[in-house]
Amino acid sequence: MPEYQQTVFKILTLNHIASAGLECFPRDNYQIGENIAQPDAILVRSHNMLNMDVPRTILAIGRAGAGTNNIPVKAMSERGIPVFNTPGANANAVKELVLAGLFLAARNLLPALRYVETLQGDDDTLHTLAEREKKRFSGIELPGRTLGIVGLGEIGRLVADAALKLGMKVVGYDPNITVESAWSLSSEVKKAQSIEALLRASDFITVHVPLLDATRHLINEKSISNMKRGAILLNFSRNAIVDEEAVLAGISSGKIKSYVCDFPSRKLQRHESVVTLPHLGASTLEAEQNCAVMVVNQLVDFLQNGNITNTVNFPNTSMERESSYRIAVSNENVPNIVGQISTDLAKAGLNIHNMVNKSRGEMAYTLVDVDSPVPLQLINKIASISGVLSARYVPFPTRQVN
Ligand SMILES: NC(=O)c1ccc[n+]([C@@H]2O[C@H](COP(=O)([O-])OP(=O)(O)OC[C@H]3O[C@@H](n4cnc5c(N)ncnc54)[C@H](O)[C@@H]3O)[C@@H](O)[C@H]2O)c1
Ligand SMILES: O=C(O)CC[C@@H](O)C(=O)O
Repeated sequence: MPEYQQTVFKILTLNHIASAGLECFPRDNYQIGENIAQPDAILVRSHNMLNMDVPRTILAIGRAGAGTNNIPVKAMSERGIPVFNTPGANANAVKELVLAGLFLAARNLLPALRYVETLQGDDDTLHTLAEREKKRFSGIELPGRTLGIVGLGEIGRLVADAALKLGMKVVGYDPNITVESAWSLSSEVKKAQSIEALLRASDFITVHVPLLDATRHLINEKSISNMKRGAILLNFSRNAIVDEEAVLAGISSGKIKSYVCDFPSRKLQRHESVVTLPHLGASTLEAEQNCAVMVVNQLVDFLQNGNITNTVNFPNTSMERESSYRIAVSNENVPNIVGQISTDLAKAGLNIHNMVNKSRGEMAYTLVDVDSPVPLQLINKIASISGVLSARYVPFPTRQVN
């Protein structure tokens, strides 16, 4: 019979994670810190993990946020490691900053502020100069203007709703919109048949898509040529979604009036028609707490029960705990893996109590509850099945010690 003992899970943090989230780890079973060796899981925000030697010991990565382009997701999938994120947990924070961006751009607030900061002299002089020069910063109002939203996910749909409430017309483009997003969208949001159609129709354009190969430089020289003259572009997604050189050329030619984004660069910094913020979209007390709490709860449920909720590479898979003896298997989505697992369990004389198998693209995930303890050799045997990426024993409430 294998030995079990109460053990701790070790969590390596690569960024500051809100304490409201860290407090969700059951105190006695978790060791958390930025210098943890041989971690069981990693918690991260924007830290770039792409060139990191990710420890072989980890079972999961938790991203307290939406974007996972800073994480080597493909390499983790090949190791059978789920990458969790927190859909929607910071969407309101981003929406509010996008609204701020719309107002900043529509009313030329940054150039106006910069101008006031240059003024010298007494109060009368400042007053005279302000009144004389304010025509340079005259803006436009939002009602009746068209906002084009590229990407109608968690953030895009909140932005759509808020813009409609401000009296704007909204046109959206999202070829992969989820059923849930589609249901939640107001019927007043007009569907663009293509990104070009959206760009042609919009006075303001805001992008809310993940950074993927397919979305890199989605806004480029060619797409900018479709914009209305004097369009205002907002990017609170990722810098590489917009071709910065093309935007600067668009500003020079007058095609783009101004660019508001969350990603500073040398070329954008101090440009009179550009507003750059220091990646502030998710930086609110509420969003940081929401993301941390959500990701920690998901990680705990995975580490202790093998359940998967909200990853970018695995299917959501959960099963009520009716047995103390659970096996969690990550595998390639190919035929006969479940058959081989069942055969191995039967040969070992283990009765299956309950089982779930889900797939998503090339990945699949299986939870099997059995009626009696599982020997470590059997876990190793399952792990060696061709197509199995990882196999883990998840007994409750303890876990096996090798
Ligand atoms: N600035 C910040 O601090 C901040 C905060 C949160 C998220 N983000 C960024 O915003 C992105 C979106 O966040 P979200 O929570 O709305 O994600 P989400 O996954 O809920 O929504 C993304 C949407 O983009 C759509 N999409 C994908 N490719 C597209 C394409 N080529 N054209 C049009 N639509 C496309 C998807 O179908 C999906 O509906 C994140 O991936 C992240 O990069 C930035
Ligand atoms: O953690 C952050 O501050 C940024 C998060 C944001 O870019 C996201 O993708 O959720």
